[in-house]
Amino acid sequence: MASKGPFLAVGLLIFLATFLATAEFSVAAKVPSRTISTPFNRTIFPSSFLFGASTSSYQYEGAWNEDGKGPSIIDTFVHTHPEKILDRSNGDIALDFYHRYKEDVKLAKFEGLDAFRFSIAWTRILPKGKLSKGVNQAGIDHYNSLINEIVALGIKPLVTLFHWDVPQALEAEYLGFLSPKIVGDYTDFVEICFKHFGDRVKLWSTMNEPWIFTSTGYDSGSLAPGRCSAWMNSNCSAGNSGTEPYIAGHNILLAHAAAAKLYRQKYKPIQKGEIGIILVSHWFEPFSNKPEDKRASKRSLDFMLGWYLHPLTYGDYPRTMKRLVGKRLPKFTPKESKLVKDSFDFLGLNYYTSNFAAHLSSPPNTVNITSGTDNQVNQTISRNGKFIGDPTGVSIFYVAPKGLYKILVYMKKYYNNPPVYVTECGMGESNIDDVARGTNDVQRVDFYKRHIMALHRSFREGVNVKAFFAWSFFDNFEWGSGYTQRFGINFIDYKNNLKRYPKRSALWMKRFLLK
Ligand SMILES: N=C(Cc1ccccc1)N[C@@H]1O[C@H](CO[C@@H]2OC[C@@H](O)[C@H](O)[C@H]2O)[C@@H](O)[C@H](O)[C@H]1O
Repeated sequence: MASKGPFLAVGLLIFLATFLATAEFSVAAKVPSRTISTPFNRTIFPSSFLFGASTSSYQYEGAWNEDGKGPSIIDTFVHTHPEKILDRSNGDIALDFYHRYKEDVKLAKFEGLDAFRFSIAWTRILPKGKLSKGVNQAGIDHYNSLINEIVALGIKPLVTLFHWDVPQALEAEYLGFLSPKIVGDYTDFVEICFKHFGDRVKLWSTMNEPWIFTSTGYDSGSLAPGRCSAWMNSNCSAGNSGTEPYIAGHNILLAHAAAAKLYRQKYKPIQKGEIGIILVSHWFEPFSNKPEDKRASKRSLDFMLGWYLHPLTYGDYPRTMKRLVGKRLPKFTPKESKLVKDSFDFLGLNYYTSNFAAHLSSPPNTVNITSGTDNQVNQTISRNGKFIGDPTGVSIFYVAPKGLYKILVYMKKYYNNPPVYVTECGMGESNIDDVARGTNDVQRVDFYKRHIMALHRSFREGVNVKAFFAWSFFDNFEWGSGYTQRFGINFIDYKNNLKRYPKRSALWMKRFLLK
């Protein structure tokens, strides 16, 4: 499906020219901006600071079975469980980024992005997940072409090596991340990427959000591989919500560490890149000043951020997790602990929102056990009738920029101030189909202004933050919400050949990024 290149470009430019001309007035007139003494643009950050936008293979590419690509667990999941996706959609076509990436990265350049984050689909490179079952040259050719387009425009690629799309063949053979066998197959996959793309890719993330992958894939069963305990009544064929999230999480850490060791020993000396891992966490505000609620806030951070960041920094799980999860939490051998500790050059943080945290005095259910209640915290979006921030079109996300500042300062204080790339931050609207309405995303402009201000405050206070990536470059397949939620700074017209339109927020970003 070829894009309508020249006509689209001309149309786009006319549209943008009008928009840009009015953008200053309309944004100023409509967005409740704050009086800022110094100009609010990228110059308040060091020139080396990277601003970008993030994407992922399954949510963008489409071409789910083209050019030799093998099925991932997400392909299997959405085809067998359409009922688990709000609009019963899937990513078979998605945004057709697989065919339209050349135009799309040009739009990223037009909008002034320094960096572009995307993920490599494991099964485009190894269709059956294993090196021994064959390498797909067409997959290597595709990502070489994408990387070449990005680099030729002077944009830095940040490549995620795993954004939840486990090869179906490995799930079938040994249940994917539930088996330590995946460490070897994953390492073989990432080595192919380092070898073929590492001369141009200098920012690697081994994983995206292990916390979401384990909680949705193995606790609630709401996303692939869709495993959970029978009592969850989530139509899971198998699973154990009390143990499997921790087993999968443990193997993710081991696979990450093996990949980092390989890169640092064999490729980094020559390619001079950096390797990290991307975690997600909310900020958790104590529900009250009571000591037990302050402890509940810390426990919430332990169970969401510390689950992964504690082993990565100190070589073991947080004490609160070991105490509350007990025998269900895997143990690191001394060798594993050494491998995982300090196994990153940078940390990616995905931040969306904050919650209140209140201690739950009653211990969790000891019959129907789920990792989701092990922290013994009641996490809420409101306190005494007041929401933690402005509502958005996504019921679980409220606008809470101070939480971004607080979690960055928290990481500085408790995790040795690691180099941090904010690799996802954004808000969603729901059920918007109209181009005019969808591109007039005034709230998103305010969202980014306020979160970049919060980021800058953390930077001024010594947080080692190096980058900020919007989620997302385009509206896309938003997992369980399908295409009903829009997070893009650029609009996709799903009713008209997936036509792309910059939103007000993209044009604001373009002006903010002017050098
Ligand atoms: N899934 C998430 C968002 C999230 C974070 C913490 C707790 C719950 C949900 N993580 C990132 O957010 C992005 C936005 O995720 C949306 O968040 C709201 C949900 O209703 C929606 O289904 C989900 O796609 C995803 O598209 C990225 O692939 C993913 O890296």
